[in-house]
Amino acid sequence: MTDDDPTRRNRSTDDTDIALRRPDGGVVTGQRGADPPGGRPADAATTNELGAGDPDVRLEARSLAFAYGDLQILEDVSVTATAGDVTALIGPNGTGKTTLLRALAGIHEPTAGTVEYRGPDVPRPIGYLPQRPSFRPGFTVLETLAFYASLVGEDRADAMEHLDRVGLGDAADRRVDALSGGMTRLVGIAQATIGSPPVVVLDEPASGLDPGMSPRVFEVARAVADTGTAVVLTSHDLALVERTADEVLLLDDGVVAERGRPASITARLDVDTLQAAYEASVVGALDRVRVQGESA
Ligand SMILES: Nc1ncnc2c1ncn2[C@@H]1O[C@H](COP(=O)(O)OP(=O)(O)OP(=O)(O)O)[C@@H](O)[C@H]1O
Repeated sequence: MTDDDPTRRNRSTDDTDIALRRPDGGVVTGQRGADPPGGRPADAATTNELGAGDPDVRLEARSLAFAYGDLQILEDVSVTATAGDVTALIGPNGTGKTTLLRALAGIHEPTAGTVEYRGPDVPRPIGYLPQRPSFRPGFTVLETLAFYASLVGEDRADAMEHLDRVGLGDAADRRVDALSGGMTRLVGIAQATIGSPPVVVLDEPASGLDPGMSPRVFEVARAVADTGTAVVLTSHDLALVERTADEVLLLDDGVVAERGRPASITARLDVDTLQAAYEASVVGALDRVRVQGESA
């Protein structure tokens, strides 16, 4: 493939501008750090609890519980994903964030509670980046994305746009089994947004990425949300979460310990940063992973 390949159209040299397709087919352009359209209500600390009649809610989980066999992981967790918002799940290792995301994405059947998709009827309602994305070996990055694109009526050029957006355009011809861990994650993020699903669920999208790409990935998440998509992600990078998220849920020991806008949480706890809010909220030692259940 050469640089004048038609699949490389719309390649941007300015990484502050991110052109994206909305779930309804229109195109918008986002900018580094831009506020969501229309801004946010002054006090939306409990937005996620008030989603019942909100037409912008795309995904609503009510009173979820989940257990792996006898091992209870989540208890009475409610979360809404709202169009235009980045909702971030934070919390200690092993507290159930991935489990919750998988329930939201329809991969895990909750043991109690409901998950309701309330978005438009589209071929791909929910895009999902797993914590450890992997792709079938033997194909190039572009071939892989083009395959996923073909499933939802998009073409190779669209696949290339998704790839360019995550900064991986130059790896289009690289085999997926010859990518670094970080590059594989970026392909996974591109894959999750194919078809412009109304809900995009990203499990640790910035994990393992270099200090230049981590903020970029959060900018992509912000830009995707600004198209009217409901983005739900997990991350341990609390500075990036604080900068990017509209709504934060702090999961601790399988229950929601804090929820609200980052500024609402820090104000409520009378601290300056989300990191400080985390340290004030998490019950138990911060330097040890609490392992739920019996060890094998
Ligand atoms: N397939 C499984 N079978 C049994 N237990 C599991 C399984 N998957 C995860 N767990 C357990 O469920 C708990 C929650 O795991 P989960 O991956 O959801 O946590 P997390 O908050 O995403 O952690 P991290 O931040 O480390 O990614 C952990 O105690 C984990 O050991």
